[in-house]
Amino acid sequence: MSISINSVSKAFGLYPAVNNVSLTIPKGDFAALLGPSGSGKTTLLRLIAGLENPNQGRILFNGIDYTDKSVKERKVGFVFQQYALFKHMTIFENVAFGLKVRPRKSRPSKQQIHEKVFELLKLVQLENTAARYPAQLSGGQRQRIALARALAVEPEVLLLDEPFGALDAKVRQELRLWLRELHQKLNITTVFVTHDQEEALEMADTIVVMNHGQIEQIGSPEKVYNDPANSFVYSFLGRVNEFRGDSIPQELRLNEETAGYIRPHEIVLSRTALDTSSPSEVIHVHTVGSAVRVELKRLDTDDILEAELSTEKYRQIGPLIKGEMLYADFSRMVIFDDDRPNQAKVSNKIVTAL
Ligand SMILES: Nc1ncnc2c1ncn2[C@@H]1O[C@H](COP(=O)(O)OP(=O)(O)OP(=O)(O)O)[C@@H](O)[C@H]1O
Repeated sequence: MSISINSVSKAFGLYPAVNNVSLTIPKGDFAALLGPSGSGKTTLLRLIAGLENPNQGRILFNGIDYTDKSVKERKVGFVFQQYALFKHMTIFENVAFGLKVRPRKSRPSKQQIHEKVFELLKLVQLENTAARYPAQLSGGQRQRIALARALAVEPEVLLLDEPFGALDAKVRQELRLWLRELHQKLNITTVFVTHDQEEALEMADTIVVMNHGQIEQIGSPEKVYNDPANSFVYSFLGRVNEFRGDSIPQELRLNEETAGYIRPHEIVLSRTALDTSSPSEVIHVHTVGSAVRVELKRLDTDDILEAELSTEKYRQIGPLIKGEMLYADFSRMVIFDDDRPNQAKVSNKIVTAL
């Protein structure tokens, strides 16, 4: 099912948790709602599920208005942290739950439920856990069962709120790949909430970047990362160095408030000075996986900044030690015109390089 959200707002008291949001998620899409804590992601997901009613706006599934329809009528499956597995039920009973509570007319037979549950347990690769209780599973296994339970009712929309939030990094990584593959297999329109940009970039077809109850940008991972609509999106999607005042080349400066941004891997370090480079002192060097992060102090402005080199590049230039002098080139610094004060927000990057 496609989902259309038209000018939807939801306030709690006077606080607008979701503020005039419009968004279309095509059928079969895998969309991430990404934003900092309190940006309205969960509220938007709950509005789609029918767990909250909007104060304003309409929510359509396949072009049909579902705004006033109940959760049950929406054919959504959800995995929300507060709806954890039922502790006192076996895994089989947990997955069967949604089918067993159906009204008698539409309830499958015992045999059909049995077959369906085992089909789902096979899908989530946990067939041998049917007789166990949730406490006897790992966190990652529990999340897979929660997903099987959500899928049991054959939803046309799947909603996931930080599905891997409480898991350790390695399990998270495995489940991301697994869920991505599962989505490819089932092709159910899926919306998931995350505050982890890496998770969104890695998994989603479409990323919806939210801030203060509003959408800052909608686009593919490639689009939002490489062509961010504004400084918020740029800063939120990855590590960034921010400069102000004299640290920004004169020709880029719109006014006193202008901020310049550059990602650590876009800073070019060399041992010889270029016209556009600034002398910088190495403060700290550490390796992170296949990259080397170098903390530097710009000697012309005293800014502390972070550069990132591939291990190959580091081998060419390094080894670097604390106190050493290098030249850092900031030609790829960007500024955004939404940083101009007292101006309506516009979503255009206006300068990309010196
Ligand atoms: N039931 C509620 N009553 C009052 N305020 C609420 C309620 N639910 C959410 N809010 C407020 O609405 C805002 C948005 O909350 P929401 O949970 O949607 O954000 P979020 O982006 O999902 O954040 P997080 O990543 O921390 O879960 C927050 O300021 C929150 O305090």
